[in-house]
Amino acid sequence: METVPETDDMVQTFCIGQHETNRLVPVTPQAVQSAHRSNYDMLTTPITTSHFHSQVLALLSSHLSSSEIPYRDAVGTLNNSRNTKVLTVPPLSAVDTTLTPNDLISQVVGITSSWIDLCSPDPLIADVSRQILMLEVAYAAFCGINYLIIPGPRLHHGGLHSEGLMYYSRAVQEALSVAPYIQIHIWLRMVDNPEAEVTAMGELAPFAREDFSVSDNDVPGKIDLFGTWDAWEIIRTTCKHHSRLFIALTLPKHLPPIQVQTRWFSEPVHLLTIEGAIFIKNQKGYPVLARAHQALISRFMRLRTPPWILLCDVGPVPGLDGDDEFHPVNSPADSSNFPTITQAVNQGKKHFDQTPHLSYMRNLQQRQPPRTPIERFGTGYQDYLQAPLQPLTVNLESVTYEVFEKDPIKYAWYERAVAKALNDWMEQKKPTSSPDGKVVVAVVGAGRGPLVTRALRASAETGVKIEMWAVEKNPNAFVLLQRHNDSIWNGAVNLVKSDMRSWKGPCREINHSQSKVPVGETLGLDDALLSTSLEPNQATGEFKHTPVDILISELLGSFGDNELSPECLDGVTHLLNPVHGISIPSSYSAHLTPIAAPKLYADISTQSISNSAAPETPYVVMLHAIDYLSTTSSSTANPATHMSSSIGSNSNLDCYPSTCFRAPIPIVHTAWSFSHHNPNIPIQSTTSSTIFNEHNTRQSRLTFPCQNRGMCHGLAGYFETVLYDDIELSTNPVTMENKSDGMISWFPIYFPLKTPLYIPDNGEIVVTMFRQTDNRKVWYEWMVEVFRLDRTANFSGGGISSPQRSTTPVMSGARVASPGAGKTERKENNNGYRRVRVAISEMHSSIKEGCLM
Ligand SMILES: C[S@@+](CC[C@H](N)C(=O)[O-])C[C@H]1O[C@@H](n2cnc3c(N)ncnc32)[C@H](O)[C@@H]1O
Repeated sequence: METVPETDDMVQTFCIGQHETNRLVPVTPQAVQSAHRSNYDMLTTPITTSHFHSQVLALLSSHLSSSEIPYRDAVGTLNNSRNTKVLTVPPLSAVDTTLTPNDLISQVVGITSSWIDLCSPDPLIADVSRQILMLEVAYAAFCGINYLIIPGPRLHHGGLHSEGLMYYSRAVQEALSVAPYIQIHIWLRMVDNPEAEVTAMGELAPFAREDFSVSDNDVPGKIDLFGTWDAWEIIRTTCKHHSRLFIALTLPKHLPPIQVQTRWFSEPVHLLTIEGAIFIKNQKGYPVLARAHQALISRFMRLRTPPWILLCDVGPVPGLDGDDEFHPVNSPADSSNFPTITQAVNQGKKHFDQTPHLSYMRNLQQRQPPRTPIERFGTGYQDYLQAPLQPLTVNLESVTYEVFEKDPIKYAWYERAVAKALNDWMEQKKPTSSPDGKVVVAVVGAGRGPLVTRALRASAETGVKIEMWAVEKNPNAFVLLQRHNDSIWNGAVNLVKSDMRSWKGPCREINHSQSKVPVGETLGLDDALLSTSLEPNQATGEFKHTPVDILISELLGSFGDNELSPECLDGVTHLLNPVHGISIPSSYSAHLTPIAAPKLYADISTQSISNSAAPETPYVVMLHAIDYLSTTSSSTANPATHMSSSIGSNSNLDCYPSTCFRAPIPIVHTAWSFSHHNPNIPIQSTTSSTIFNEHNTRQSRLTFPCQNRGMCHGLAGYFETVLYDDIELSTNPVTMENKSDGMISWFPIYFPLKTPLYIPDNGEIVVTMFRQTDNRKVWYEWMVEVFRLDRTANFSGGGISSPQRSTTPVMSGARVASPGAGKTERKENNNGYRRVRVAISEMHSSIKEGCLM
């Protein structure tokens, strides 16, 4: 059971800027004001002028013409002191830039020159480019620019691919240190398409000397869906997940497969750039976006930090570029009723929308679906790491219970479960444990009593009379139970202040058969006190403890058993009616799937500077900016199911056609389960304080196929529980919608990896997970192995075209446990694929897990 605060709904305003590839007029404060009047929030500006560009080109040309042709020295290197003549780019002068510090500079986004080539395989070009970048970054920082966009790396140079990426990454790292307050955005395409890397006039790339760009492999590059993501991964790794490093992502005209889109959702995309050319025309001739683009934008806008939008080359800002007249549009919200072109022409210039793309985006903003209750509930908590609760050892505060009690599903489902169990009890004519025929019901761990209220309600609904007991060890919550018994329950509840593991069960007087009232507990006496003060044959009469017919508990954590429900219920199960007793819940299971969670990784890395245990701690977290690494090929029917892993289902989205988003379904495997009652509980010693808990250890080994390459930062954990019969609760993204849609009590649990592991295309992740105990406490251990699946050369079997053949754990081939990190191990599968181990994590251990005492 975890907790989050409730927050009010918020209207998400899009922050929209305007960008021109060849901006001719300087971005002055007046220009920014014009942009504001037109309803733009910001403008981009180049840092340097075309004059500077020409100067560099002239300098470079003359340098190259006076340089020797590079030649290899005796040891075969091309880049050494004998064949490299340094070219130093001179500092900027007034004619090289139009940028000046001013009051409105905070609303200006600087763009560094796109004609440089930081990735050039020619070290001279890469170095000149680096110098230019540093000059621009330093000057932008001096002027007070807060946000910079650096055009992404050029990945293709003839037959060479990604060769200079390290130069690029190193330059970005340097830029981050040159400008200590600037947020840097790397401008990336969603996929790597070599044909999109066109070379414009004046670019430095063609200056690369042939000697450096020759490759043995001159095969033209192909579209690589994860190519730009790969480049980003290298850049941010080089920059050590720097907190000021973000992505500006270009929306392409044709969106890539959903797996590529979801990957970008998990990354720090702080700017979405939309070119005028990707707009289509509606029937009235106005620019609009295709539904797929609308859905993608809507999805991005629901992230904790929604990206800003940059409209690129959609026409000038009115009032700029010599067009001094500003003609406001009636209202952006009215823009769905765009006039036809003829109407617009007839209405004259005064009513002509000078910024139709912007009007459309403002209109799209108004049409965003309202936040669901779950989204509102979790606002501000997306990707926020919380320590799991330990209600056994720590007494919860009232406000924590209050948050639990807001769940619209959990308590209703418990009520249904109790009602069904009561009905079955009566229909099956089972004998009760109470002499007066009432079904004896106990809520153990009653908190402030919501399950007691629900059980009483279930009894009233079904007409099945119950004898109600409530056990709680939190002395503060117990005060409220007493108060509720007086004010709400009419004294109908027998209250016991005790750890359930030492409760002896309902206590009744046996000497006075006419007495129908169970004794003592309504006074709220401590059970330990009761059991000593109400011994048989005392003056008050003879007493005995009798069984419970229905035992209700809610001791579940985000991973099911992590709040020690098994251990607590073990201590009370012996009280259950041995023949007919019912435990609600009757069972629960823990579930896992590997995820990419770069934001969580960065947060935990920061925390680990002051807390070495940070990367070995499981966290409760509303997973949001994550990507499932192992998915089935089909997509969900519900557009929001991907999000629902973290924020619950989002059926509201169905009403908004523009938000159709079919996310891949994650493969989530069951790690283990617990059932109550459990016949294997050992009898605990009465003379020793040691608790025998071996029967509650678990271990499991789960295999997850991964079609696309990615980075595994950790494991997302969920639970499912069967309350009674077919009434179930689930946080598992695959089943939650069917089992308990709208439940908000639990966020997923996250088991981090200290060092993220790279997953190759056609890879497999194998997770080994333990639930351990030393009879005083319980903890988890987890490790991750990564395999590459290679098709075996001599495989002649037919029918298997992809290694994504199975979602069940693959146990074939006797893999040897942990031969050591980095050591490659090959095992043949019987289906034509060889598993090659490519990476292995260390064994992580949640050393601070729950104490049993
Ligand atoms: C997650 S809260 C649930 C409270 C309430 N039943 C509800 O659903 O809102 C778990 C409750 O169980 C209590 N609890 C945990 N372990 C217990 C134990 N061993 N004996 C008695 N109460 C326990 C905690 O103090 C807490 O009030």
